[in-house]
Amino acid sequence: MLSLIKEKWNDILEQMKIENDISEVAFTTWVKYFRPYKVEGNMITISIEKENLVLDPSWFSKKYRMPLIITIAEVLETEFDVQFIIPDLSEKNRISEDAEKTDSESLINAHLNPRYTFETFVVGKNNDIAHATALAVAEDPGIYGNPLFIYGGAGLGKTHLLHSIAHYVLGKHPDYRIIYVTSEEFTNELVHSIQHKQIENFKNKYRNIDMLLIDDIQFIVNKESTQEEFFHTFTTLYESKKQIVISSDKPPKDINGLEDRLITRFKAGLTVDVQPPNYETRMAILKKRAELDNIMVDDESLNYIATNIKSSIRELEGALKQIYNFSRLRKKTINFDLTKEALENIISPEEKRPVTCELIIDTVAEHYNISPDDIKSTKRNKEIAYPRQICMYLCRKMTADSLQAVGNSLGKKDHTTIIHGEKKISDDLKHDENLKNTIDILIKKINPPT
Ligand SMILES: Nc1ncnc2c1ncn2[C@@H]1O[C@H](COP(=O)(O)OP(=O)(O)OP(=O)(O)O)[C@@H](O)[C@H]1O
Repeated sequence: MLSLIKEKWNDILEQMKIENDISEVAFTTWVKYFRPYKVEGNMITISIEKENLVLDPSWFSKKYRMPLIITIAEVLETEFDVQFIIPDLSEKNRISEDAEKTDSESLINAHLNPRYTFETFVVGKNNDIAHATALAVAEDPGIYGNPLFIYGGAGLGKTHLLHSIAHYVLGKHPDYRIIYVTSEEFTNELVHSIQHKQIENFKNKYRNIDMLLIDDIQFIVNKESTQEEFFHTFTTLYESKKQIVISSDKPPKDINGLEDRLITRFKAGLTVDVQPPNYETRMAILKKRAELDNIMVDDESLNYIATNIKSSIRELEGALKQIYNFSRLRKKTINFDLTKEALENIISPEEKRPVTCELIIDTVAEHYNISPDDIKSTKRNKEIAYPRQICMYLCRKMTADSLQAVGNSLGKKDHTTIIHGEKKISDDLKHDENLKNTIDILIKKINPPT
């Protein structure tokens, strides 16, 4: 039986693709790697023979089991069930989780979330430029723009875009050696390799690849050895025209504690941002998520979530999971009443977060990687004095507080200091495009758009 299945296998995959409208990207990224491995009774075991990628068989099962069962029945006129296995997965996992990572290549291409692809990424005004640029970079790695720097607030899709680029490139070039890593993991690995005298392995691993995607670069601030090593990794890859993609919560120039030579190099490529989504995009994201997870949910409930959760897509998805879980436990279908009850602790619709000087100070401090106490202090160095003046400007613009009240919030500053700070930023805004951009971002962080 196995040989018959093998003989018909390409027809089966092609037919499944057509009947189920499977996109070319999904087909070349995943489906073409499906191979019939063995047949026992009516169970066909399918091995996903894609090198160097750690994936979850249950994801494939959810997405492709039914279409395959139906197509196999159509082509072979016999009913089979199917299950997926990933060869060597256990071996790879064991190595990657092993504290003694001696095989430095074992992590190549690991950690990619199969759900984070361009196909599942919903495009709206908030992220269209980031999406189009990421796709163009994935089409022409190392050529279109290098490095690509993606920044934006928490849970707005940066990691999703990084993984999408990797999947897309691997779909076209399965032999490419791609590393996706967070800057924290990069740091930990570096420390580990120094401790275990394996620094050469570390260098070889990161400098002999086709593409490096490094997430949340802001975590390497003030870590000198990591920055030093990253700089050399960056330069080696860049000079051999290998694509580097970086994500961060803020634009390069705002990352305090990052060496100038890195900032300059980041700025030399393409920089794009992801913003919080507007209502329509939030609805589209929720609908897509519900469809992918097979959750039946009415529009009124989706509208309730999209109207009340605005700043993070992760939170939008969390709300959907919460109502799904609630409906399963209660054994009820999802409707508006159930949704409201399920989200009682997450959403309090009447309360819009009030904009206060404290909130502004916290947000600005977080943005510049300094502490709120620094802002309220009398320190005069530029890294602190300038964000403090931004606070003065924003407190005057976004709250109704008097000069004296703003001064008090900022550590008992005199009202003339506040007037001076506000004016300085207003004047700078007239000619400084970067500052304008930063102020826009801060305003959105403080008061996410509806
Ligand atoms: N445009 C989008 N379309 C569909 N899903 C999205 C989109 N943007 C984000 N998501 C989803 O929202 C969740 C959070 O996204 P992601 O982890 O990429 O955010 P992030 O910007 O990297 O956050 P952080 O800065 O906290 O790491 C993920 O499940 C992701 O799939």
